[in-house]
Amino acid sequence: MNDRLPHEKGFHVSWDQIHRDSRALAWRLDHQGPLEDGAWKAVVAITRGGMAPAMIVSRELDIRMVDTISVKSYQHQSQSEPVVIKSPDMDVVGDGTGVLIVDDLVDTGRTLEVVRKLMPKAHFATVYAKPKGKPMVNTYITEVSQDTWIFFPWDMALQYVEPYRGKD
Ligand SMILES: O=P(O)(O)OC[C@H]1O[C@H](OP(=O)(O)OP(=O)(O)O)[C@H](O)[C@@H]1O
Ligand code: HPA
Ligand SMILES: [Mg+2]
Repeated sequence: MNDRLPHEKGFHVSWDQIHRDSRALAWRLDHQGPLEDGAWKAVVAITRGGMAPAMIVSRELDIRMVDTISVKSYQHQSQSEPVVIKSPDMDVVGDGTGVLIVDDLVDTGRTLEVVRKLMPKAHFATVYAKPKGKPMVNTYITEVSQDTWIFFPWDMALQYVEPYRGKD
């Protein structure tokens, strides 16, 4: 029986881990684009969580054309209707052909659904994926269960932890 709340089943990701996993994502995407030699035209990071993986992917694949899209949907751990509050340069991204959309994770898939409406031909890549959102993503690295909350290094800090066998 698992009666823990989603955020209590945590998958804690360090900077080192997100760096390795984002590099693995870049490796998977290399030579898969529709341009000459399998190149990609541009990277669009979904802010804010997609920015760190997008920086690593664009560095590995030598993509200099990097833009952002901002979709707001979560307030802490509760979800509301997603809205685009900042779009990329549509003259550059067009219908999304040759564009890599990068995010840290897909959970329900609602964020990617909104972005896909804007750029239907883009390739969607996330570092982590939960089962519900998987159909929305073209490439991902690691799957975690739906009831797992992923904690990213930018939301955490090193702190003291009581030993299993305390003073009393
Ligand atoms: O698949 P979904 O259920 O839509 O959830 C995934 C999205 O939720 C988180 O972003 P959030 O909206 O919390 O904003 P942030 O990136 O600024 O933290 C995460 O970074 C994804 O973008
Ligand atoms: O598991 C998660 N972790 C961090 N942010 C999120 N946004 C949706 N799901 C998650
Ligand atoms: Mg996000």
